[in-house]
Amino acid sequence: MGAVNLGAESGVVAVSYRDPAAPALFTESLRQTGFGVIRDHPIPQALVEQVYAEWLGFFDGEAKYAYASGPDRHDGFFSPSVSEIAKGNSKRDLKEFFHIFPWGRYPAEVSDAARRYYDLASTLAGEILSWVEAHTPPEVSAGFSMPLASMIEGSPDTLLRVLRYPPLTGEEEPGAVRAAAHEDINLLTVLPASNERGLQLLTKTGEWADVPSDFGSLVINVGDMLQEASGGYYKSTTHRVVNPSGAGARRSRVSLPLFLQPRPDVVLSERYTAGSYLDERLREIRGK
Ligand SMILES: O=C(O)CCC(=O)C(=O)O
Ligand SMILES: [Fe+2]
Repeated sequence: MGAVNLGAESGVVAVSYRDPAAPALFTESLRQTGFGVIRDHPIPQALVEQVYAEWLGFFDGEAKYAYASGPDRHDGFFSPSVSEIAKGNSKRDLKEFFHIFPWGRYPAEVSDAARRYYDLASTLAGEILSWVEAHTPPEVSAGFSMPLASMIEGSPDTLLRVLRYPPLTGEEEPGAVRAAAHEDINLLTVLPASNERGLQLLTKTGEWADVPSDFGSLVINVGDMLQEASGGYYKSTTHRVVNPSGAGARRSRVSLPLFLQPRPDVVLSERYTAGSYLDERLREIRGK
């Protein structure tokens, strides 16, 4: 892992959804840094903020425990005590979250806003995958078993994770962080800028840099499955969420990554289908 240099530039480019050059500029940013940022996109910010506010209330209450996930139950609520241990890490992340699948449980205590967000973000994700495909060299895209956007159509595995990082109490285990360095497993991740800072990526030169996340923009990053399907042309980029200091430490951070997972039967490469790839990776990261 690289030296911690918080002054490093991420190199991530923010594009306006309305710019005709957006598909090309965005895809170049993904290729160079593993991340891209989209402004002026069609997902209403009011909807994102409604989800943040309602779910903060949900996480603050007790009702969440009725939706507990289990070893063979990947929808529902994951408390901090069963939270993920990033691959190669020893401490649990300081976070709790709820996994929303199209087929899964959904709390009665919140409105359908997160479901509406899921649908809007999935539709936009299909468009973003088409941007990426259109700007991928033909010798690379020739290896895709089908158009990237088709891989996620109707997928039961695309997952919206509503994440809450609680305020820090000072009682945390030494070395535990909000989200330890990791890569995402899926094709792409679509993430509205959080209400609080903290998201960082590891640059090609091995330095940590803040991901530009102006409130209202969408952050998109490459996951392992796109790396696998593109034969390494796109790189799944390591990222993390650092602990805040000062006043920020007393505030919760909410975030809403949509992990675009192909249908399980989709062929990713000669070695893997999306299903076999996901199984292998989940075995590595499930809380031990
Ligand atoms: O909360 C964030 O900003 C990022 C979360 C993340 O990287 C993840 O859940 O995989
Ligand atoms: Fe991630």
